[in-house]
Formats: sequence, structure tokens, C-alpha cells
Amino acid sequence: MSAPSDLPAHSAHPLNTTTSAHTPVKPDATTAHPPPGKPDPTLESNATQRGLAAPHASAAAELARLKINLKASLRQFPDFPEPGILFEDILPIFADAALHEGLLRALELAVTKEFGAAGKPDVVVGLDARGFLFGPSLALRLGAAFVPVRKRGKLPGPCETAEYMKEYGSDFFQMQGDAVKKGQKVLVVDDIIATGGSAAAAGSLVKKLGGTIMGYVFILELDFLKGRDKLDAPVYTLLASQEEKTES
Ligand SMILES: O=P(O)(O)OC[C@H]1O[C@H](OP(=O)(O)OP(=O)(O)O)[C@H](O)[C@@H]1O
Ligand SMILES: Nc1ncnc2[nH]cnc12
Repeated sequence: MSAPSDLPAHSAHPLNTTTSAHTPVKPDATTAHPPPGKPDPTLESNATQRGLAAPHASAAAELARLKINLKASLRQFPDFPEPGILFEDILPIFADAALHEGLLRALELAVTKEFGAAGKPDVVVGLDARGFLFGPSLALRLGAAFVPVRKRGKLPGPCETAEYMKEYGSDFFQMQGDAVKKGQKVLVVDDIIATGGSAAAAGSLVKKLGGTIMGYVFILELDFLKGRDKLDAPVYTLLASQEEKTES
């Protein structure tokens, strides 16, 4: 049902000897990053903009190259937000215009490949808060509407509510009652699937509103938590991560 990422999980290595609990650790990058704001010529999307696209490069090759660049940019912070959690920081992607563009291109290619047979989604549903970083842009590229799932108390008007457990604690999600119309095809997107509690709660809200879930799309997956087992529609993860619980 799902399409596992084809990149190996990395192990985290401290970059320096500072002992702060929240010092980032970063995998050994295999690719040199361009400075922030400078387009990375290895990203086909930028090459295309400059008229340099390799005409014979397939979508699969482009996706594989984008994934390598994206993966190399991620950082990990041990013991955040609490002891025992190795926090995966996706924000470096958004701090670099070429990586940001590369993420959207990679997701567009992946969604078309993995979910294209089911047609175009009517709605992309993004989860509060990191699903908002790329959900609206992806929706635009796919020609779909964007609808947020928010933490409780943030949305006006009649709402549906679902309580859920996540890797660190419990919370409540809400959607506006008219945000998804009966029968609309919905793609649920978020940065990370850990225990799967957040995504499952979002899925339950979409179904309460009458939507049909085409699938779930994540940038990263903490494989060892088996979160995808909580989801009853196809799951696609762009980049693999943390196959086993890491001692920090
Ligand atoms: O699979 P799960 O165990 O449910 O965990 C995954 C969720 O946890 C994080 O969000 P968080 O609630 O920390 O909120 P934030 O996006 O506002 O930081 C992440 O962005 C996912 O939404
Ligand atoms: N380990 C983790 N890193 C970043 N976000 C998360 N959400 C749940 N678990 C997480």
C-alpha cells in the first residue's frame, strides 16, 4: 500500500564537542550546499529556470537527486523538546531558496507518481504547524484547495474536534465544519510522521466532514514508531529517518 523511501537512514554525528542538550547534530553531508539564497545548480528545477535542464533526465532521476540534497540539509537536536527525543529539524530546507524549491518539486513529482492514478486531489489538508510550511504551496502546484487542521481554539465557527497522542504528549486538532465537502478527494500532508497520532486524528476529522482520503504525504518518517500502521490510506514518505530509537 505504501511506497517506502529508497534512501538509507543516517546516523547522527555531533559536529562539535559542545555539550548543550540542544546542540544540533548533522549527518555527514555528501553534497556541498550552496550558500543560502544561491540557487543550487544540481537541482533540476533551478537548471530548468535557467534553460539548462538536462533534456533526457527522467522524473525518477530528478526526484532521486532532489532527495539527496534535501536529506543532506536536515539537522537533529538530541533531547528536544524533552529527554529521549531526537528532534528532526526540517527548517534548513526553508532557509535556502533552492532547497525550498527542490522540496516542492520533489513532492509534486512524488505525488504525481504515487497518487496520480487516483486523479488530482481536490484538497490538500496540512497539519498545524509545520504542515503549513509547504502544504499551501504544494496545493497550488497540484491545482487543489488548501485547508488547515489547527490546534484547538484557533479556528472560528463550528468545528469538529479530535484528541490524539503524539511522540511527546497529547493534544487536540480541529477543522472547520465546512472546510471539506462531501466526496472531495483529500491528500493529508505534514512534515513528520512519528507515532502517527497526529495524522490519524487529522484523517478522522477529514472523514467526519465527508472527505475521502487519497493518501498521506510526509517529508520524514520515524520508521521505528510504525506510525503508518495507524493510517488506513496509502502513505508516502519522501525521506527515511531514524529506523531505530536513538540513544541520546
Ligand atoms: O506522528 P506523531 O507522533 O503524531 O508526531 C508528528 C507530529 O508532531 C509534530 O508536530 P507538533 O505537534 O510537535 O507541533 P508543531 O508542528 O506545532 O511543532 C510534527 O510536526 C507532526 O505534526
Ligand atoms: N522526533 C521528532 N522530531 C521532530 N518532530 C517530531 N514530531 C514528533 N516527533 C518528532
